[in-house]
Amino acid sequence: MAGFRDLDKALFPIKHISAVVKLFRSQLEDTNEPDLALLSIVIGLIENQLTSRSNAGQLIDSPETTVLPRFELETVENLYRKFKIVITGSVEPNKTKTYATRDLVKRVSDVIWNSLTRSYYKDRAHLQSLYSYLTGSKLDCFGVAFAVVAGCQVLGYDDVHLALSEDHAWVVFGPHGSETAEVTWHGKGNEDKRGQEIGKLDSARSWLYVNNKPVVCTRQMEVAALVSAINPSLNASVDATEVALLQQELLWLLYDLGHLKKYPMAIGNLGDLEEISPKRPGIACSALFEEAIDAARRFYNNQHVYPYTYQGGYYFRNKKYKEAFESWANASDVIRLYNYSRDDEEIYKEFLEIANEHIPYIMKIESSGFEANTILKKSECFANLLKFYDGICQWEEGSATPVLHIGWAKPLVNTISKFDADVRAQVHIVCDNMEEKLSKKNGSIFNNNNNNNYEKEYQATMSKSNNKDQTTSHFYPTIEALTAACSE
Ligand SMILES: CC1(C)CN=C(N2CCN(c3ncnc4sc(CC(F)F)cc34)CC2)S1
Repeated sequence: MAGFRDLDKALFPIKHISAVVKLFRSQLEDTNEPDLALLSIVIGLIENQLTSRSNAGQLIDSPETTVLPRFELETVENLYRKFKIVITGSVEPNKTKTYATRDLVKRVSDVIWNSLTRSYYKDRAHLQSLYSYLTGSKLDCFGVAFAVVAGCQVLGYDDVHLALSEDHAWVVFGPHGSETAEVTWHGKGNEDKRGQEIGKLDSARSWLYVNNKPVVCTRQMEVAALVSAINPSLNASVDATEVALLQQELLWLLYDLGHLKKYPMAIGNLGDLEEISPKRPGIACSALFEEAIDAARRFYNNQHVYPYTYQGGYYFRNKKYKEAFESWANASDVIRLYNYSRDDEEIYKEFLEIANEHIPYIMKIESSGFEANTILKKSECFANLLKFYDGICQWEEGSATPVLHIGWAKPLVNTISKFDADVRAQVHIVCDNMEEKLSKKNGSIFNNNNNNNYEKEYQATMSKSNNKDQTTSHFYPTIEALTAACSE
């Protein structure tokens, strides 16, 4: 471990953001073991000082001139020493340079776990760093996992690394990171599974464990995780701009050093910051969202949803609704391969917001009649909408927990009925697997004879809304049938 070297101490007292970037750069470039405890304490100290008192409104223009309150070397050294004592006081260091064992990982997790405050609001902001742990004995779910990895680094186990899904964190260890272990809790009211292997149970098919395609971090990617976890929120609606600027500068440092190449969510975080306040003329935030998607496709077999919702959210905010529909259809194309489980609430809420807030909002705007180039005339928008809904239906299929309910069907029917019949007729649905899947479930809602009552019902629904008699040359699942089939 690089440790807290004299050249790092020389940067103190820290008065500017640029000094923090220099500290991170020297830790990242000079050694292959950047000191996770040191960097987490420094970042946590800055974040907590700048978001705890009313600091809003300070003029922020550049890393060099933005004045930070002085951060004294002594404060950091005392906390750093305290962490070392907490860890080495309870677990013997790895003198023989061997691989960590499950027992060792569990013991480090127990040290952190048993030293946390008995009960506190776990979802509060600013509970992710070792500063929070050492000064307030509070950590969030991610913070516990990070602290365990930092603790194992202090003990000299360089094989223990952070593994990240889109809503959970655990550790890998042993030869080639072949072993996995839970070290923290997940969600509310769930018994923690600390010490157990990952994804052996039914959770194997849940989005929470991303089909065993987590981001397995190097030490430098663990630094990227702590930087991504920086939370600039002063309160629900205001950010401390100097904290956001510091996070953006550090993410660019990590990006330039190549440490974000396999970390889609960190690239997405940088894209969100760049949309608000671009710092790099050559790289548009839209290019960053595409890069995150490419990384998820290349390194994680396209099993991650968030890269598409980062991109969809960007298009939505910038009124590029046709493109947003495509991103959201791609997100749905990922989730359909999973089985919905009770641990997947976060992504459920994401899809619910898209289906029942964002899409209805877009429909309202687009059907206000003032949109010359309305998406209601574009068949590929209709196609992507169907793909979006179909993915959610397939997500539900085979799951123990239902996804859809009437609250989904109303906005869904309302949305689809806004497209003109001639636009809908241009969409060719190839029911390669859907037909037999659906017919397997509850009698075919597709059949090739024309007395298909679903078909008549569908036509009736559609013709009522469009007052045009149309002859469709294709069969569609009626929305009720689709919803019924999905809610099996
Ligand atoms: C498109 C979105 C709704 C925007 N922000 C999103 N985030 C997803 C989660 N975020 C993350 N960003 C970097 N790394 C990680 S690791 C992790 C799981 C946790 F348990 F460790 C979450 C996460 C950042 C914010 S997804």
